[in-house]
Amino acid sequence: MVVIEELSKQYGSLRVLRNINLTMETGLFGLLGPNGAGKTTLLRTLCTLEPIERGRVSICGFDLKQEGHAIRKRLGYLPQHFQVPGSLTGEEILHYMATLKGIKNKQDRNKQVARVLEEVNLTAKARQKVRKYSGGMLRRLGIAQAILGNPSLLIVDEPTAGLDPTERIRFRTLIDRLSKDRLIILSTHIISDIEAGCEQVAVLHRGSVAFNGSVADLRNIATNRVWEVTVPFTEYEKHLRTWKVTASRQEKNMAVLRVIGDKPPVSNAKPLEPGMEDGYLITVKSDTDY
Ligand SMILES: Nc1ncnc2c1ncn2[C@@H]1O[C@H](COP(=O)(O)OP(=O)(O)OP(=O)(O)O)[C@@H](O)[C@H]1O
Repeated sequence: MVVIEELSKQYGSLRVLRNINLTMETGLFGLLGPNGAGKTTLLRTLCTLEPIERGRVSICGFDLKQEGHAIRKRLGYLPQHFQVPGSLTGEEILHYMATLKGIKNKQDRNKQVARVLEEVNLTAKARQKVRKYSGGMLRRLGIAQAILGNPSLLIVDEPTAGLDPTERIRFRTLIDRLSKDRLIILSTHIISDIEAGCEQVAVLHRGSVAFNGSVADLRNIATNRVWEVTVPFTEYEKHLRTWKVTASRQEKNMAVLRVIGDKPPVSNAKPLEPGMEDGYLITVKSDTDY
């Protein structure tokens, strides 16, 4: 559905995307990467909001450079910072967005707005002013506007940042459901959002694709590289400086550390089952990371 070939972009002298090659099929595609890795730039490029400098992108068989209009008709986008006027109701915003999307027939628009409100479970709050919405409701309204017109590609940029766990799970369930018959590209920093339902994951690091594969593949990168080490609490700070510690807890006067390393950091280190986060951290590691 989406084929990206040798895509590169720079802002001035800063190379933000470097020879990106990715193929995405129907389902949920997770995009991970540290701050500044280039995720938003990549997503904005797919949405035709950034010009293509080098490389080629095709979406639903259309060329992004030549046929942007055809692509926009098949695309829904929830930007990282979704902002709408608080004095309008959710329903008014959706009518406005539907008009912008070219749904001109009023009956058709009413039907579509009612359908998307239902889909994101906001029907009961449709006539409430948006300034009274919680963060989670606002994000669901963002999804509602993105699925107007039933797009086959939905692009969602860090939708769960700042949501409480209940709202996050609700949002995740919604995304899961919507991904059954379309491609959703989900960019996030929250590993569990991706672990839950993504068929495919890519990790962007400094503008390049550092990993592209399944959730299990990403987890497997950390096989035999995750250890549990128990040290006296007084030595905790010292080990933080020398080992790649990704988690720690205190037990009485001891510190129990989760450590990533190709070899056990001490002879009695206990091997641990790797998680996706371990695989991710190894993928984006640098001397200063963890
Ligand atoms: N319009 C712009 N002009 C100049 N530099 C930009 C512009 N937009 C982004 N950048 C820079 O490009 C790099 C990639 O930014 P981008 O927002 O794509 O990263 P990201 O992976 O989405 O980061 P985050 O996770 O923090 O949102 C950053 O160094 C950023 O400062």
